[in-house]
Amino acid sequence: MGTHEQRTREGTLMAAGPRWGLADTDSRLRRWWPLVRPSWPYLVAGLLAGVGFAALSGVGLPVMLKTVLPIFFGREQEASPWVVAAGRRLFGEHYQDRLLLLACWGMPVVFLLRGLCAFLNRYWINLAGFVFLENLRRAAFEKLQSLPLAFYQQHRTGDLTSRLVNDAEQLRSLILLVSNDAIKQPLLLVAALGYLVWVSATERSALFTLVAMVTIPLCVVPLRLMTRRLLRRARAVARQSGELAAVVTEALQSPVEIQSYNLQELQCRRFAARLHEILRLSLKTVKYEAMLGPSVEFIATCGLMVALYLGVRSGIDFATFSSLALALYLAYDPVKKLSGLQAALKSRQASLERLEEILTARDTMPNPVTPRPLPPGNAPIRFEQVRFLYPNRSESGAAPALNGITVCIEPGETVALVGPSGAGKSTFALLIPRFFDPTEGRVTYGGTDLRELDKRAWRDRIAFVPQMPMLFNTTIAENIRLGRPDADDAAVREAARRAGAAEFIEALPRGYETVVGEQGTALSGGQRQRIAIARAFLKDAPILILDEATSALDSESEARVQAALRELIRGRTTILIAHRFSSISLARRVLVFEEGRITGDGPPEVLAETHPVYRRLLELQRPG
Ligand SMILES: Nc1ncnc2c1ncn2[C@@H]1O[C@H](COP(=O)(O)OP(=O)(O)OP(=O)(O)O)[C@@H](O)[C@H]1O
Repeated sequence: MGTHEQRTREGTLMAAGPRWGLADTDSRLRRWWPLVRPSWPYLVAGLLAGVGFAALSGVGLPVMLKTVLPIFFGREQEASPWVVAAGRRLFGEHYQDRLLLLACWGMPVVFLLRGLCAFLNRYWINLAGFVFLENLRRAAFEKLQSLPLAFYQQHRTGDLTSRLVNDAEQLRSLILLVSNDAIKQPLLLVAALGYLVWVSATERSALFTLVAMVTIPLCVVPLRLMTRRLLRRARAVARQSGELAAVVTEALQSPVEIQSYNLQELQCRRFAARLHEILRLSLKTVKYEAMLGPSVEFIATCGLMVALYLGVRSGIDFATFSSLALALYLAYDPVKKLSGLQAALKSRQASLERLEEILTARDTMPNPVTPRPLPPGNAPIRFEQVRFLYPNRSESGAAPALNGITVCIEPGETVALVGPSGAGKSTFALLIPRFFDPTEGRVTYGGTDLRELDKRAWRDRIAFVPQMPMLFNTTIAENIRLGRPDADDAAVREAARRAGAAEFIEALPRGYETVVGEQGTALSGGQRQRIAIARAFLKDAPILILDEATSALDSESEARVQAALRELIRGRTTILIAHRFSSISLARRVLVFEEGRITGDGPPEVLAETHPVYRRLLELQRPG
């Protein structure tokens, strides 16, 4: 039964959306089943407890009232003969007092059981919801972790956060909704319809009952009309919630820019505009949801009135008519409730789709099925006719970021990348750890295309020091240890010493145990860089990519960072994106980039003589 119910629910979700055809049902089910499966036993147990509760309150109590209570008030003939006989057999002729005692004990027990069922029903169904939520969030997060950089560039952080937090929560609440009505209401509908059919077959009033029953499917008309609109609005609300989260994240991440440019009011206006849009769209969804009930009631009333007219004309008696009217009403009620459920499913389908977008996002740079082994020692890195266009620029007809790059970097060599802003230096560096794959051409290591290597193993060989190193909100020691998570304290300290960071770390009151604050805000720019360099020392990888900070450090910091770098690059293949010409002294070879091409390749002193763009850049940086 469980699987069937699941299928029905999935089926409802599937049938609801214009984008999903029946052919998708199976794949959607396959996709969601592993996430639902762990919570399934709790859901079934919760539903069974719900059935127990309904039986004890809907059947147990009335039965007790009708079959036992009359005995205590001298109306034995109205009580159940079965109970009377059992009482006599057990307690003799004057059984009433003993039975009263038993009933007075029994009622609290019934209530206790009923209460226990209510508790278990609520507890297990909520547990199912939370287990599902946990699995869903974990799966979405794991998927996000595995996706390439291009995915992150196409989605805003706040929007992704909102999907993981708000949309996942929406789906959890769906479980609670579905478990309340999805089983109870269809059962009620079947029971009421069964009764109607039975009476109409035995009472010769089939005509008017059937006419009234025909109106039940008509209730589906407003349902279909409204739910289609509802889904559109729900999608827009979910999208706007993502936008809202993005505005919040951006605002909270950049207080310095906002305050220095006095952008507070602009930010507040942007936030308020999003809030207002959400309010407008949410009201529309509420409007459609709220219109469903009255529409179904209206159709039901029309049906009942037709039934009344035909019934009276055919001479039906009052008692039969009222019982049929009650049964009809009972048949409409589940239709109304199920309509509400359908509406709730629709409004959550938007969340389902937004999470599905993450869960099914294609890894555009998958690991090879059978990776080629990495060459044992350090090997040359070769770019062969590499052309690269950022995926988000491919439609705009933009010029490629790299255009026909052919170059070889020998093992142990230090190469500085120089060129005007936007010339392609960072892009060149990003292709080496395979953050992106070339659009045309290939990048090889020791002759093997990077696409044929195991991504993890390849990245283990590279230490990357970005322009603005990210520090996590934990201790300095832990931040350095990211370079090699199994490193002991002594190795962490040694790395800090070689990076020229030990001195300032030890001067802090809590030393290596100092928590650096979100994004390392508790440290200066130069200190953050030296921690990132310590990380690279600890990783001790044969290939080093250094994206030098553009912001100028004070000369003491700069000298310390330079000294640390000089030590770090020794014996490694180093690609240095040089924003400050002082660092070029670290390199024996310079590649000059212009508009995605390499226009100069040679020792810095030769280029200073022969390459006009290089010479101009050099002069721009010279003091005075
Ligand atoms: N994530 C991105 N999405 C789309 N285009 C990008 C992206 N990053 C860079 N570009 C574009 O690619 C080109 C090369 O940029 P790149 O960052 O490689 O230049 P750069 O030489 O490192 O510049 P800078 O010295 O200013 O850092 C530029 O035209 C830039 O606008």
